[in-house]
Amino acid sequence: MPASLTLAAPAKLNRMLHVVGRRADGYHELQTLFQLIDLADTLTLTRRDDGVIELLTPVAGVAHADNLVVRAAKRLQAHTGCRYGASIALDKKLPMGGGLGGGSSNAATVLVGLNALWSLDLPLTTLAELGLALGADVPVFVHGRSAWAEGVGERLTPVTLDTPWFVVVHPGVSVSTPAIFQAPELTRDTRPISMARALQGGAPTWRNDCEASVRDRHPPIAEALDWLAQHAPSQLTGTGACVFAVFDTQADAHAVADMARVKWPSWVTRGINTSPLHAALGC
Ligand SMILES: C[C@](O)(CO)[C@H](O)COP(=O)(O)OP(=O)(O)OC[C@H]1O[C@@H](n2ccc(N)nc2=O)[C@H](O)[C@@H]1O
Ligand SMILES: Nc1ncnc2c1ncn2[C@@H]1O[C@H](COP(=O)(O)OP(=O)(O)OP(=O)(O)O)[C@@H](O)[C@H]1O
Repeated sequence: MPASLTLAAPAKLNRMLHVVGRRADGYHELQTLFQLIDLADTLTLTRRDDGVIELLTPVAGVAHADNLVVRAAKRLQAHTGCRYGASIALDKKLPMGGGLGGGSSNAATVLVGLNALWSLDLPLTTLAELGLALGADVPVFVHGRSAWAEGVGERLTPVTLDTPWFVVVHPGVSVSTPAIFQAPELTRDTRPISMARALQGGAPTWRNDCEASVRDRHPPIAEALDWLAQHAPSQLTGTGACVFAVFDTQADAHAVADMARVKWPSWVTRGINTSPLHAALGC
């Protein structure tokens, strides 16, 4: 194993998201389809012999100790008693708090990458368990497959989804995930459905139960959803802020993204079924 690895941390879209219950600890039971996309941050992990975990590229507004990159590395170190440390450089492309799972994916790439760099040989299931404490979206990125998810997002079944082109638009506001999950009007009683039924219904039946609350509280997100819907059915990812729509061709997606970009940061990206992180490490 080389002493340094440069690895991707891809984003996700929630193609559908149902809130099917609330647990005693306040967390919500979800049913969601996570699709990985080819939009990604890049992390360079370099092994150190002194045990120190250092993030070389601070993220504005996030203290060093709070950064999910640092927390993931320290958690892995504490769990294994490993004496190595790491210097980590993060090239951030994914918008923060956008519903694209950027922070969670960064944490997953650190767990999977350091597992290799430190020759720990932990199975992905153990890394996913360690990651779950850092965020509900970490396990799907640790496993590196588009997936049907239940529980808080940790009970995963890999799926092969179509891989269309997406336009992703950031409406320029930030959404508090806890505030949306605490919203009194949020519906929490969608009847659970089987994965087979969700997949059979396909995109025309997919919706996000958080959308109504997010629209009410964040008019710029409602505006972006309505603007995008003029071109193709639009949806919210996670609890936002980003919204997305599906296009058959790259050219159609670029045409709409070019128009969107006049007003909002926008990306064209393609769905993928396996993470480039796992392809790079052969796991
Ligand atoms: C909504 C999703 O984006 C779907 O992919 C994710 O489940 C959110 O994942 P995340 O941003 O990693 O969220 P976490 O950091 O785990 O949780 C933030 C807060 O959202 C609420 N929360 C989150 C996930 C969940 N299933 N139920 C919840 O009630 C909790 O108040 C929690 O304290
Ligand atoms: N490395 C990191 N990258 C991004 N955010 C981080 C990181 N470390 C800590 N955070 C904190 O986590 C918060 C959520 O970040 P993230 O980009 O994962 O949100 P998100 O895309 O909405 O994720 P999700 O879809 O999981 O809700 C940020 O607002 C930031 O305060």
